[in-house]
Amino acid sequence: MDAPTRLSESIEKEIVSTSSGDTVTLVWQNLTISSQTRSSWTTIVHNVSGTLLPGSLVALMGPSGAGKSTLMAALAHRSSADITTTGEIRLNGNRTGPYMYNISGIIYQDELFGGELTVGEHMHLMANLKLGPSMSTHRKHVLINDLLIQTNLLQSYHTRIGQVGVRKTISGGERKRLAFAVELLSHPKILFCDEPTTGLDSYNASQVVQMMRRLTRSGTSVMCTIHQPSDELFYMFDSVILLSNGRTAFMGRPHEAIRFFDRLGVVRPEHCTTAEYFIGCLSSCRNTSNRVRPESICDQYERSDVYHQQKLLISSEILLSEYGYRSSFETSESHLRNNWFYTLNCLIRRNFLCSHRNPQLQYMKLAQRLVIAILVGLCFSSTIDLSQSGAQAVQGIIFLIVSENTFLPMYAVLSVFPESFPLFLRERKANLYGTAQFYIAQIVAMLPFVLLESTTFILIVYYLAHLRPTLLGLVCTVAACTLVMNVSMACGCFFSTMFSSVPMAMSYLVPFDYILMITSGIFIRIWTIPKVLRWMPFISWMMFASEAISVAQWDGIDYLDCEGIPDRACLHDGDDVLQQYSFGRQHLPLDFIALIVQYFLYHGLALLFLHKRASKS
Ligand SMILES: Nc1ncnc2c1ncn2[C@@H]1O[C@H](COP(=O)(O)OP(=O)(O)OP(=O)(O)O)[C@@H](O)[C@H]1O
Repeated sequence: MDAPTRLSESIEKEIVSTSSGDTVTLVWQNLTISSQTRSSWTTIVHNVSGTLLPGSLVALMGPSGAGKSTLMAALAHRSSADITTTGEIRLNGNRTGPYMYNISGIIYQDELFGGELTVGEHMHLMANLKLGPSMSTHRKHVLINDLLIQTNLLQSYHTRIGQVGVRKTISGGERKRLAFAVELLSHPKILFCDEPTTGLDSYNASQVVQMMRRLTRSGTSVMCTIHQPSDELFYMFDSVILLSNGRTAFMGRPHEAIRFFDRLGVVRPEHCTTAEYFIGCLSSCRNTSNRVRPESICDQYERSDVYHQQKLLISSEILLSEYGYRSSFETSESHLRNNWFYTLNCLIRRNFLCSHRNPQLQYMKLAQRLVIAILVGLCFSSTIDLSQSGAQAVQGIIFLIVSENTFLPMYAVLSVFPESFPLFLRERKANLYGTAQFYIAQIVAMLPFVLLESTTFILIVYYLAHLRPTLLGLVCTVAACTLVMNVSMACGCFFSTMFSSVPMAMSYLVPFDYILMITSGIFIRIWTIPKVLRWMPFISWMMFASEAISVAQWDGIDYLDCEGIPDRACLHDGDDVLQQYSFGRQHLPLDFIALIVQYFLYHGLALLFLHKRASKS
């Protein structure tokens, strides 16, 4: 078959009609996509070419594992870090780059939302993140209302989104439509949708395809992967791309596809839809009854007229854009993100909303702390006095206070980052915010409750146990406890960002607990630790906190009762008690400085690990 040397009339018309205005044309040529594992490369998509014309609705179809999602992610410039692409992808002649986040939207197969928010709150948050402060609140409100009407979601404005499998509130169809509404906020010129109809009944699936069809009328191009649509839906697409084992088996109009397959001599089974017929032909395992193997279909496509027309179309598009017939747009990365603090503020508000929506858990934690505080306080209420056993009781309660403010908060935050990582990764990839904004917003949102918890706990224990009734004693103890709780949370965040799952983080945190306890200063004198392990106290805040609180309790106490105890074994005053534990009152400022340094150190490391993990994903 000779290759055509000029474009068919219909394609020429298409090019002319789209060669002006604020539209975009996406072309990809000789595209090969590979993934890198530890030792080898696997090619997922082999040397494919194609076009996505303005205002067209394109279906990307093929058997499972054919490479549809991989190809779509590459076209949308959203491939994961282990994916390498060779070949060309051009948008109006420009090589694609991070600017694609501004120009295109993507709807993933599994939508991720902050499930505690309502539909309206989620839309407002995303409008703020995507559109920034330059658009007025009123205009955003009008736009959101308009989009919710278009996606038939206005009645769900105040309904909580919920989480699939946890507390589902809006339906699967509504979740898909919400994902559409969010992407439409920024008027994308191209919308990529990964299996938008999967899991929906035929009515909802049809609604989604109709919605995509309506979108194309305003010039937006839509490409979606779709599994076995009904014939009614299939013919709603302008063009279909069929993939088989990473190769293009066909690209063109639906009726051309039927003609192409019929000419191959494939037997079409009765009672099967057109899409089922194609997928059956392209599945290696399912087309044994047919004479034509999937590889042969791809070979025949590459020799077909339709293929050569496509190749000409791609070359013409590249030429048109090079001669300036395609509108240009902002491709620099500098203009992609909003004001740093504005975005941070949006994220903090989202986190506050989410945590306040579920106050039961917070109240439970507070109640648990109150019970422990009352129990500890009452147990020690008649033990603290200026005697030898009183000194032992004070050091005992200091250990309990420090431990209580260490282990609970440290373990409580372990799940924070593994749980929020998928949503963070997706929103970060969409360039809505950076790692630091996300991390800081998480910490700030936790802060008020943490402060309330630690202060309430220490005040109750302090009062009930009759610890030293001086302002310095109280202030130092409250300040040290608050810092301990914050450092513990920072360390928990560090472990939480270092590992991808809570059990993994937990298995490394347990041995770390022993370092904390051994170096707390209560069980062993620090200077007796072997030289090779002398670094241990420097990563343990329990020692610094115990020393600070001990100094606050014993500084200036010049008498302790030694009745019935040999003079050598007796602690005569506060200094003796401090010496007994190798503590020194001159260390007090250093203790606080060390706690503050550790706070920033653990948070800094956590941020670094989170950034590294996100960049690698
Ligand atoms: N990052 C990756 N690393 C390694 N292999 C990958 C990666 N992404 C995809 N693959 C592999 O590439 C192949 C194609 O995957 P892809 O998700 O693109 O298929 P698909 O056609 O969208 O399938 P489905 O219809 O089932 O979603 C699969 O075998 C998959 O395991």
